[in-house]
Amino acid sequence: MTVIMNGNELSKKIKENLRLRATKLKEQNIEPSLVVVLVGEDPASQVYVRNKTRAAEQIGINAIDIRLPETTTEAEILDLIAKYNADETVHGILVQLPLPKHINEDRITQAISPLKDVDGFHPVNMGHLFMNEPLALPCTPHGIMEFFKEYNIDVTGKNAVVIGRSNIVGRPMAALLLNANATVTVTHSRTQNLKEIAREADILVVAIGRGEFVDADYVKEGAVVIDVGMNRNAAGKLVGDVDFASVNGKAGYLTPVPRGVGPMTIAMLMQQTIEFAERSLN
Ligand SMILES: Nc1nc2c(c(=O)[nH]1)N[C@@H](CN(C=O)c1ccc(C(=O)N[C@@H](CCC(=O)O)C(=O)O)cc1)CN2
Repeated sequence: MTVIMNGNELSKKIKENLRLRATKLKEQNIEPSLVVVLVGEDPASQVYVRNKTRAAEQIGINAIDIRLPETTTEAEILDLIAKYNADETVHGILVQLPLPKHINEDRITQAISPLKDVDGFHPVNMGHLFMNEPLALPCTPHGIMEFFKEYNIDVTGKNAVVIGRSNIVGRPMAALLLNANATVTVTHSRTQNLKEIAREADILVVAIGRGEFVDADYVKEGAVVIDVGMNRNAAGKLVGDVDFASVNGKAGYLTPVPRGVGPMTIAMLMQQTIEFAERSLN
């Protein structure tokens, strides 16, 4: 039997706790505040940003929702970031990715103060993660580690395979698993014998960006399978990188898409915003 890990339920529980922490902050005259910047009209990004501002509202975080046209220049975004870096009433800043092609994502990510980088993407925060002294973590891998906690999955000594090496998911996921004493293999589009490597995994994290790519042949009986994918199939249905129907029944644990990793990404963003606001008390 496969346990389906419910990201909606877990994220709800986390957000309820965050609401109490936000209330406590307000009692101490701190209004947790998060700047969310969306550049352009990407429909998926619009959904994610709407989910973020909605979650912030539910918790009692003041979301400053900034929508900019596709034609916005890099300099304009850098000016905006500089303004909010200097604003003491703002605790978190994020710029939704991907950005339009004419904007350098690395320059934007690096312009956000590491102390307001609620996405955990700044190289300073990546460095803290790799030193196992984290300040803010990339939200998707952070949310996946919360799943392990919730479902009592001890990764110590386990064979963990990460498919994908992006800065947002694959690399930080590998670091988090390593920090938690797993034996980690990172694979990617040029990996040879991917199926054979994946089949050895006790924990398989799939972030390859190809709809329903991983089927039961890639999965060891009883493995924990985490699906980070977010794709539309030919019928327009939202599907993950894992073929859910094929893997369900073989995996021990499996995250669905939707209602798996996605809501946890948002919950971790909210958590890090509250944590930064709490730090401002000291
Ligand atoms: N600045 C950032 N940009 C991006 C990040 C990020 O962490 N920070 N991650 C991804 C997208 N992402 C967060 O922004 C994200 C993706 C999906 C979901 C989510 O809740 N998905 C729902 C389904 C939504 C739908 O109906 O389409 C689910 O899985 O249930 C939240 C956040 C890239 N960019």
